Amino acid sequence: MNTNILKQQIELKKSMLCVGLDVDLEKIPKHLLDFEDPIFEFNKAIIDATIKFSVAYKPNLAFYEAYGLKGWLALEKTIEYLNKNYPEVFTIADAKRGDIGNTASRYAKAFFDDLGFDAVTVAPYMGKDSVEPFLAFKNKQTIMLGLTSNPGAKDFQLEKLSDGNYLFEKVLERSKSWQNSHQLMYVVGATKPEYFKMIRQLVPEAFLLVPGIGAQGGSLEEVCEYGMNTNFGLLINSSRGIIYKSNSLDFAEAAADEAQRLQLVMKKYL
Ligand SMILES: O=c1ccn([C@@H]2O[C@H](COP(=O)(O)O)[C@@H](O)[C@H]2O)c(=O)[nH]1
Repeated sequence: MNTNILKQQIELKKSMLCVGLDVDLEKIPKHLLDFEDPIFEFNKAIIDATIKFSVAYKPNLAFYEAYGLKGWLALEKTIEYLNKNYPEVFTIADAKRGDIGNTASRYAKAFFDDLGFDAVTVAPYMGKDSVEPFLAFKNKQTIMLGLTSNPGAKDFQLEKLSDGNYLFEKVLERSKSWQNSHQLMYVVGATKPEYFKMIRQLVPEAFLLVPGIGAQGGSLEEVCEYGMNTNFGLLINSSRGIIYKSNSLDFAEAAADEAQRLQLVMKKYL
């Protein structure tokens, strides 16, 4: 999918919400464990309940890989379900891949061609040749880690270089010269709102995927205030805050209520 459809969806739904599908069998309602594929049943119910308020879904691969083959099959069924029933929705494989070019091109094929995701997250530490194989796929987006939401972001990303810039600034700046860089988006944590202005100067046109509201304590209002651009420019993720709002029979309804609450805040800025 190109970003035009995403922009139309944001305008239509008055939402920049991305629902994170980070499924943990210990946290989902117990009655779902009786199904043959509880992960998929959970995802399907969450997707159907939140679709009115959300423009994107982001399964984090760790939560599927942790269950081996069963987890991978549930991931396949989830992306198939999204692509078949809601083709207008933007899908992100949060895989944070990064490897030599030859290997990176296999990752890109797996997520874009075989699974059919619209976007995949990548770690830029191995440089240009580890990211460009993803960018070679037309109509697909590559979401590069920019300034992450976790405390450890300060260990490398916020290291000051001799020219006075932060390492993450250099990474973002450099990435703009890569082939098909117009297909790049960037991960920026909601927990670091003070850097949004700087990031917007570096990548004014790009979409930012912003995790860190809800469970990690970032402010949705601050993200909207400082992170938007003239094309909206934001996908704001919440995973645990939505999908585990309730772990009883009403879990999907509770997720929808929380998604709507977030959407109503976003609507004020759209
Ligand atoms: O900087 C980053 C990059 C990725 N994530 C991922 O986003 C979600 C956040 O989940 P919450 O439950 O809403 O906290 C999760 O999949 C992370 O791995 C991030 O949090 N920060």
